[in-house]
Parts: sequence; structure tokens; C-alpha cells
Amino acid sequence: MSKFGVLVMGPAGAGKSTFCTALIQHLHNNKRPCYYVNLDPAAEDFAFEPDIDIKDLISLEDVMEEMSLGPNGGLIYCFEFLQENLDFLTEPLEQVTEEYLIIFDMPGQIELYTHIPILPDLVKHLMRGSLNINMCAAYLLESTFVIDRPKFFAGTLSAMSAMLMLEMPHVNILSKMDLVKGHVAKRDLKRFLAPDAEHLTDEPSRQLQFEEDKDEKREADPAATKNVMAGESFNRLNKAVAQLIDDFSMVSFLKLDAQDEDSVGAVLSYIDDAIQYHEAQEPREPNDNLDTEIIESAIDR
Ligand SMILES: Nc1nc2c(ncn2[C@@H]2O[C@H](COP(=O)(O)OP(=O)(O)OP(=O)(O)O)[C@@H](O)[C@H]2O)c(=O)[nH]1
Ligand SMILES: [Mg+2]
Repeated sequence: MSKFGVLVMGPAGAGKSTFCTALIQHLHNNKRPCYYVNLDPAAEDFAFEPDIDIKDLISLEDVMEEMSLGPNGGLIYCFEFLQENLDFLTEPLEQVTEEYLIIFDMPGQIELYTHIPILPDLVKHLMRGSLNINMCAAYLLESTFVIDRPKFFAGTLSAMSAMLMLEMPHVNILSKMDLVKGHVAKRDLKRFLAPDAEHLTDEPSRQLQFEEDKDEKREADPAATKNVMAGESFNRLNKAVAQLIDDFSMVSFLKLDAQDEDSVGAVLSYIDDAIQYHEAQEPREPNDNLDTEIIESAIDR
């Protein structure tokens, strides 16, 4: 029997928990069962009570107090503790059946997605071994942060880093689209949704701004002309990064407005495709009330 899950990731405040809530609401509305797993040991308020909450195993607050760690060190400690106590996840998840979508709500500390092997090990445990969950990563970036070229590069590279590290089907999502709608031309938005090297480096106004910055810095401090962020070298760096993003041709973004159910439904259909959810579902019984109504209304017509 297969199981299906989505790992909702991304930087702090990207809208991960809001997306999880919207997804659960959408699944409820469509009479689809889901299983909500909170893996953020600092999360407090939930619109839907998690079925598994890492805080029942360990809480960030306790770790910070007892181990005298900061929030990031504390989070790593919590995940190492989870790694040593994987039964906490395995035992309840073994009972989850194939109709369920298991939603994992992750914390926002970016180091989890870049260089620490904790998350790949956790993902391996969920995808292989006894659980054998068909998983997809949903990586959220806030749209207001990335519709500016340098921020877009930084955000996209972080998404790519997570993608390469986790080696699992991956859906990138620009969240909070309601905040940029009407403020950004559709044409401009398009090039951030499906980036290619030429579009990303072709931005004369931005270049002008950097040239001006360079002149100002030169007057103040001649050594600043060596700054890699200024002028031609920055331009070349931009081009190289844009080419890298293009070469991978893996980074494109779906739009998400968590308040808009159609938008949530559209993102879910990409996730379903990535994990092949529908292929594994049993055909529904024809005597199911809903199906009977549909058949009756089709006969009436
Ligand atoms: N306008 C708008 N605000 C949003 C949207 N999604 C989330 N927010 C707001 O963004 C803030 C952060 O949202 P969360 O869902 O807590 O983000 P998160 O990624 O779970 O944050 P951490 O778990 O702390 O990393 C909250 O104030 C939300 O109300 C959206 O689609 N539109
Ligand atoms: Mg959250």
C-alpha cells in the first residue's frame, strides 16, 4: 500500500503554515482525507489541530532554556533528537492509508534546507524503509521578495539547493500573490515564474542603478570599486547565475494566493501529479451518494 505526502518548506514567514491550513481546508471541502504533521518545534497556534506535533516530543522553548542554545542551534538540536526518536513519526504514520495526503509543515530556518544532512536523512526515512511515502517537496518563496532580480537569484538558489539536497519531486511556489497583483506588470511577473537567462539579465534600469551606486562608492572610497556587487563583475556574476538557473531548467514557480481556493486547488493538482496520487486511488463505489447524484443528473440531461 502506498502513502502520499507533501513536505511544505521555505524560508521564515514565506506562508508555509498558512498554505498548510488552506490546503487542509481545500481537502475537507473536496471530501479528501488528510493527515497534518507539524514539524516546527516553535509553532504555537494552529487553525487545524495537528495529528502529530513535534512539540509533544520536544519543544524549542525547552531546548533553548535547558541547553542554553539560540533559536537556530535549538532547532538543529530538536531535529537531531527527532532523528534519534523516529518511532515518534513512524508508528502513527504506519497506520495512515493511501487516501490520505500527509502534510508536513516545516520550520523556516534556512540552514535546514542548505547544508545540514538532517533533512535528507529524514526524507530518506519517510520515502524508503517501512513507511514508503511518495513525497513531494513544496518550496515556498514570498512573491514580494523575489520580484526583484538580486532577491530572486538568492531565493531561487535557495530553492535549487533544497532541490539538489533532497532528491525528491519538487514544486516551487511563489506565495502571497495577492500582495503583488496589480503592482507588477503581468509580463514582468511571467519572467520570474518561468525564468530564462536572457530575460533575467536583460534589465537596463537595474543596471543603471548599480552603475550609479558604483560611482557614489568610488568617490567615497576608491577601494570600493573592487566590490564584487558593483558594475561589470556583478553583471557577469548575474549572468553566470542566470545561466545556471536556466541550464537546470528545473526552477519555475507556481503562483499561490492562499485566500483563493482555485489557486490552492491548482497548486494541489501539481502536487498530486508529482506524487501520482490519483493513479493509486481505488475507483469509488458507484453507490457513493455523490456519484449517484452525478449519474442521475447526467441521465436527466
Ligand atoms: N497577504 C497574504 N499574507 C499571507 C499569505 N500567506 C501567509 N500570509 C501571512 O504571512 C505571515 C507568515 O505566514 P505563516 O503561514 O506563518 O508563514 P510560515 O512560513 O509558516 O512562517 P514560519 O513557520 O515562522 O517560518 C502571516 O502573517 C500570514 O498571515 C498570503 O497568501 N497572502
Ligand atoms: Mg509556520
